[in-house]
Amino acid sequence: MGCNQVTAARLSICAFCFSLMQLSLVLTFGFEVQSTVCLDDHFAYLNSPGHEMFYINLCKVDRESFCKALQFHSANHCPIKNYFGNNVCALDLSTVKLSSGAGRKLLLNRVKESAISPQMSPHEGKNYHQFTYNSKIVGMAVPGMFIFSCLFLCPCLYSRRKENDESALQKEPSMNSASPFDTENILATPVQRVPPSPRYFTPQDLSRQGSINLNYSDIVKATQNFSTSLIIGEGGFGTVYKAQLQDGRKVAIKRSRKAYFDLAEFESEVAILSRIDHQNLVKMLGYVDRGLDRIIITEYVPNGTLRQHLDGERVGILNFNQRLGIAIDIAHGLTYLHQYAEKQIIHRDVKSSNIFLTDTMRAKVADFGFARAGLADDHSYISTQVKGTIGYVDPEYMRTSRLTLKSDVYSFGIVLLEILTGRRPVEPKRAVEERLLLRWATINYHQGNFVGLVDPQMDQAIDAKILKKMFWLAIQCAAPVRADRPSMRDVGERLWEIRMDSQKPSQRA
Ligand SMILES: Nc1ncnc2c1ncn2[C@@H]1O[C@H](COP(=O)(O)OP(=O)(O)OP(=O)(O)O)[C@@H](O)[C@H]1O
Repeated sequence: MGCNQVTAARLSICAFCFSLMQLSLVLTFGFEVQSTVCLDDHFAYLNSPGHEMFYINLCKVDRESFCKALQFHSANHCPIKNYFGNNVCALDLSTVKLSSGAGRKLLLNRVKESAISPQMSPHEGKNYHQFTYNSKIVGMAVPGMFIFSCLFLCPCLYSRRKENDESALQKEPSMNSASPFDTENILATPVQRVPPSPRYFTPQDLSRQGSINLNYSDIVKATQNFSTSLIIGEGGFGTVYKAQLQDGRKVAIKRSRKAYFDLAEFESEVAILSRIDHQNLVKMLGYVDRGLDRIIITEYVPNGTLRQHLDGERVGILNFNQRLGIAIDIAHGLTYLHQYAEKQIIHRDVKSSNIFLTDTMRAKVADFGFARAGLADDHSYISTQVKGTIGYVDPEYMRTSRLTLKSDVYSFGIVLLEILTGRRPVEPKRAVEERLLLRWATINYHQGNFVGLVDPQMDQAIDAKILKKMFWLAIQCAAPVRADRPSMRDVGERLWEIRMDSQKPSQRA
């Protein structure tokens, strides 16, 4: 436990300590101090003329990171209300960036970690002992006493940060596990399996038909020297080109500059992609790591993303059967990752813009940049940084930093709501009660207004009983507590049943 991670009990002690300090700072220096708690994060803002300081869980951060974290909590249902959100960050849901493209991914803890003030000592990001405001304050006896006593009283100030949160693989406490840490599995995470700096890579262990072995010059040729005319997309980590190989096959080539692509993420994506082979998951065909470039070659999926279709950016509006089929495909892809891949894999970034569609409207889950592998069973979790996209991140994962298979189920629930309503998870321009898709859908569901939730573009009469089942499934998937969420396998089966029901003559529109 450290700056980024505090338990609820400790959080309240931290808040208490902060109140003591607040009192002393106000009395002694005339500091304006505001603090609040959102989920497991304690936010504090200190202001004296010409001096502003921002703290998250007692770690000093810069304004941008502070505001990003506030925005994140605000977008994920934690009411910031009249706290510093409005006056310090000009916080308003309408300012939360949620449009497609780069910038939507949220690396909450990374933000926090990278935001440790440069004026702090190298140890400050790790130990609460470094909790000092500035040199003026240190010499002052009265607040110093308060702070000093807090340092001793507050258990959270003593807790050292976990050596390596990313790799700590633990069992749920409820599993009565004799060995909470499984080092075998830690070592089996994808990063360890990737050969160091390979030039060429073919997933030979899969002996997958059609895997290719390209070198850098083949890629330069196929992309016409990375011609801008072949660009089909820009992601948070690089540019994607459509290319045709000499044998006529069309592929997508994702080129990232090393400076922008985290090595661990690249290796994770490659290692995970190389192990999977399922019709509802985008296939990796090879990769090249050369000079400043990291390049992943995947199958080309020709018909855009689910989000583009829901936004009406593609020809034709998806009908109900197509939407149901897409939901089933996604459920199958995720079930494979969760249950049938060599190691259980959590995707961690399931969202409508990561679902690609084929010409026949079959869905494929893409973008494994944040995926994690190595879970021992359905009940285990990985303690790791919170990563994902605003609006899709499992609130329990956000609160505890514990990633489980059910984190993907939550994101899938949000995607299912998108499929049914056409709306995005957060739409800042709507009336307040409609801004958060999950809340709006849940309220309407409980009022029995299923039909009113359906995407108006669909212009199709759908049996209310079928709609009720689908919305209920989506709401269950996005339950706040992971124990209440079904497994992806159950979700797939229930969607199949719904499809069977919808095809019965009496249910047809
Ligand atoms: N295999 C593919 N087939 C067809 N189009 C693709 C493929 N891969 C990527 N694209 C296109 O390129 C765009 C960018 O993809 P990429 O996975 O790099 O980023 P992203 O998922 O949109 O963003 P981020 O990585 O920030 O989440 C996609 O939205 C899609 O339009």
